[in-house]
Amino acid sequence: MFGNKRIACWMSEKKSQKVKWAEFEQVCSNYGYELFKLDLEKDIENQGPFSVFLHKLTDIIALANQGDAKSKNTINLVENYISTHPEIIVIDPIPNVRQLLDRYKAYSIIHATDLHKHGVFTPNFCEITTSNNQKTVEELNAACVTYPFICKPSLGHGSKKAHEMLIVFNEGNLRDCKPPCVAQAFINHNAILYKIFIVGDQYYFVERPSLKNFHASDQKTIFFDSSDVSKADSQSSLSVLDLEDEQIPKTRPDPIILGKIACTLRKAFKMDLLGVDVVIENFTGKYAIIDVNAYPGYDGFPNFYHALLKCIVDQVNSGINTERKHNLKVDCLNIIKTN
Ligand SMILES: Nc1ncnc2c1ncn2[C@@H]1O[C@H](COP(=O)(O)OP(=O)(O)OP(=O)(O)O)[C@@H](O)[C@H]1O
Ligand SMILES: O=P(O)(O)O[C@H]1[C@H](O)[C@@H](O)[C@H](OP(=O)(O)O)[C@@H](OP(=O)(O)O)[C@H]1O
Ligand SMILES: [Mg+2]
Repeated sequence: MFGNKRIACWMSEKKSQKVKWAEFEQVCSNYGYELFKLDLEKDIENQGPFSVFLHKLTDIIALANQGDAKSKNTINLVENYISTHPEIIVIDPIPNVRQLLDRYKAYSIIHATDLHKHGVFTPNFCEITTSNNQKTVEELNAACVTYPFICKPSLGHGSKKAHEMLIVFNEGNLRDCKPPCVAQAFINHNAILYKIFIVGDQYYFVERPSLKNFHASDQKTIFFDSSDVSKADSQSSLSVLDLEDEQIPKTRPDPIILGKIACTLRKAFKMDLLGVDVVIENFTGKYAIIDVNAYPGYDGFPNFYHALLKCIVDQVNSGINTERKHNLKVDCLNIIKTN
């Protein structure tokens, strides 16, 4: 019935549980595609042919990078299969996803774009690779990372540990940082974050809770789990503004700037499924990109499965390889309109 219009999908059990499979299958079918879950425990060839491979393999790639033999084998099998079937559209290409597993690499890619022309920046950042505090002080100074800073594990995705963070307020507590990690200057933004969700040439943004304002002081390091802070229903005590900060005027995000960020980062990372976390700095009104995620949750994205299928069909119809496609794309993405 579908010929080779088949979409193979793989994601972790955790993510799979959040998918509305019946609805997703129906939307695929409306576009003339059959959707099936690829079983990576079984021979891939026997489950083919398929024309599209949609995946979130971040957990497995992260485990493979840490030396886990089973995960290494799985990724090898997937990569070999893809290389012997170059006609398959992979969303997103594995080498491109890999870049996002390393926060330092991801921030460096953002920093190298021309977004600064639009009042957009990545907060100053550097890697912390040693427990030698003197060396760390030098690295922080060289990169102009001031206090307080957020210390994030270098691994950006794919394990619970990737989301264990700290806010460091002074040099005296540098020992709390456990390398390998990235120090990123803390940007005061009145506890409001914007998540830009990108699906091919479409994007949408939602407002989320975030961390309150902090200032350099002699206070102890704050340890937190990032997954408790900026989900739609998060109610972290770290998000409650100090009384004096409640008066700071709220800046409305400019959809044109958010669109410019979406378009630029889609090209820079050469990926179709991206989440970008942005905060607007108090008083300067500048936009700080603090995090980029592969295949995010899309919580709040209207008609996500339709957008995804449109993205898939666009890729299939473009008839040229993914690498070139992102360079050829027009200069802006389309914001998803709600009624
Ligand atoms: N440089 C920063 N300045 C101010 N607040 C920040 C900064 N970086 C992160 N935060 C806050 O910390 C939270 C977690 O940071 P980040 O998004 O980097 O973590 P994460 O583990 O990659 O999260 P996720 O993958 O769920 O998006 C953000 O949602 C934001 O509230
Ligand atoms: O959609 P937002 O609110 O941005 O949140 C996503 C995070 O940004 C991702 O980092 C999560 O994936 P990982 O757990 O693989 O890092 C991702 O987990 P998911 O794969 O379970 O959706 C989401 O929690
Ligand atoms: Mg984030």
